[in-house]
Amino acid sequence: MTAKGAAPLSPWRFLFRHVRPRLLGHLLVFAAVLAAVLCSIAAQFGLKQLIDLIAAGPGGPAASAVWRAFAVLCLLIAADNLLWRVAGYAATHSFTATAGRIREALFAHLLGHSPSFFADRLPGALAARVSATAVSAFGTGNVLAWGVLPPAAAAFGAIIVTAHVHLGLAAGLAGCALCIGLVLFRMARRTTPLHRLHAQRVAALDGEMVDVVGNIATVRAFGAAWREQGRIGMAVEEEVASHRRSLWSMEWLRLLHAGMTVILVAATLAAGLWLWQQGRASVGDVALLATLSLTILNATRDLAVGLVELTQLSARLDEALRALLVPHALRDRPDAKPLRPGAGSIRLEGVRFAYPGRGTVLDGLDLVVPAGQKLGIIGPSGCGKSTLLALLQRFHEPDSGRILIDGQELGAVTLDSLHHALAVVPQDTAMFHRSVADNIRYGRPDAQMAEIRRAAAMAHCADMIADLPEGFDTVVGNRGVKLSGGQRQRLAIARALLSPAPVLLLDEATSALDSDSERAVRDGLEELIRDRTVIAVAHRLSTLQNFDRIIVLDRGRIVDDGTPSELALRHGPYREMLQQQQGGLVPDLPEAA
Ligand SMILES: Nc1ncnc2c1ncn2[C@@H]1O[C@H](COP(=O)(O)OP(=O)(O)OP(=O)(O)O)[C@@H](O)[C@H]1O
Repeated sequence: MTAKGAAPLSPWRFLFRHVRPRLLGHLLVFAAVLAAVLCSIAAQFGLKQLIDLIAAGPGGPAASAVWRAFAVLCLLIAADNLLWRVAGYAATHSFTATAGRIREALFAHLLGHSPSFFADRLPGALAARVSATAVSAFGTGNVLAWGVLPPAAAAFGAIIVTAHVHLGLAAGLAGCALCIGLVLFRMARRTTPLHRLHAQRVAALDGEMVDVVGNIATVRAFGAAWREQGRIGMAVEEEVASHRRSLWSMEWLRLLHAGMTVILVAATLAAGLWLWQQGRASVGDVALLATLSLTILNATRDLAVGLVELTQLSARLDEALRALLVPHALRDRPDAKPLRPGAGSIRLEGVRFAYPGRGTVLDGLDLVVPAGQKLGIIGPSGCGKSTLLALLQRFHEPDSGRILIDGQELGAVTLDSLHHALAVVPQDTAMFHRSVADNIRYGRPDAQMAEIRRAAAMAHCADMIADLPEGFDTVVGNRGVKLSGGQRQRLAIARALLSPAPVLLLDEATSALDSDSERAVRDGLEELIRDRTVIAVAHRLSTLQNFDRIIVLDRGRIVDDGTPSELALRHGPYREMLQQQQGGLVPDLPEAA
């Protein structure tokens, strides 16, 4: 993979890095192809020898010489065919393994990105690019092995054999082939931006389609299928236009090449006939020149096609790598150490944060949460509550100030160890397209089924799971679409219950529950928060009624701080929210003197 933080790799260096672990397998492919092509050229020479022996007539050379030449020719043809199969077998192993390795490595790199990377990009386009890179890498190996090396070797071998007939003719052919190759290669390179543009359009189109399919309920709800079709239609038109331009550039190159090779072959044949007229070439030599010039014709044509394909693949790889191998914005510092497990105290010192290009969200926040404290955060929408939870998970880095868990600064510990210390019930409790049991087990992969059942019971989802067609084995659908929002939240609570993390972050963990379900889940939550440090964002104050402390955030600052009963007894945002949510149940305060 890229050195984290380094500039994106060139496609060729990237490929070589992933080929290296299977270098022998790849070399075997290329060596077998090379040997097969040389056998095929040698077979043409063997045929010339046989023709010359036969042309001398039955009374000429000994019959044994003819049969010997015949046997050599047969051996060369057999070796040629066998070597292709050896190359094919080696390629099936090496090329597929390398493509798989690349897919895995890119996916691993993708998972290392911070959430802000994904916020700016379409997931479908990213997945499409991972696949496009693996497919392009596989294609590059194939084109090199079957499309570039054989014609290059064939042209080279044919020129060497031609030298046996006439040195000057061979030198002329070599010069012409080199010129053709160089001209075509330079022209092919100039078409790179066209292929890259096409790759970008394909990825963007894939991303758009996945985005629409992922939001199909909204599309239907607004009767917007035709509108989306129109949008995709326009994107398809752009993709088709860029594809056409990319293919056209190849066709022009092929046309140019066709003209050059026809002239080249005609000239070689004419030279052969002239040499024969002068008595300086045998019948076999003329036959050899005919087949060799055809070999060169086919070889330079195949080479041109192969080189252009290679240019296309390299452009596609380049485009995908530029999009994927963006250095990770958040990564472990070189001196990062695993978080030393503690009781889970949290401290924020002068934390200031703004999203890029946006106004300040947290404005010099100071906060100390002793281990085991249950802290609720409330405040108006957009005041920075979820952002605070995101900073605690180190999804973003504060612009200034520091955050410490158990006395250790977040930036100084490894991300993995930090995330093991945190259990999270997020606002958006999307599930994986896996079974209910697997979704709960995500909190602790080694959890036994009995523990999963217990967690489900504590989160009050056992009955709901029992009602599902296959119980714990029911697959919950894309992002958990087959469950209600409340059911998903209960599963998310069960998942967090399994995690042994000392710090629990709850982001509106009960927002999707109706009052009855919330009451039912509250027992589960009580269990969940026991013996842990808890920071919970909630709009519904009933969730926080048993908490030790509540802070009120407004415009990135703490504007009130106290126990729920203290806050209920003084004028302020908490009391206002309480009055809104509980109406007449909140007693009036005595008028201030
Ligand atoms: N990824 C992001 N990029 C840019 N701005 C963001 C991003 N996420 C949130 N914001 C902005 O930061 C501000 C704080 O958002 P945040 O989600 O923390 O608010 P909140 O208090 O949790 O709101 P709510 O109660 O509605 O969930 C908002 O103005 C929001 O538009």
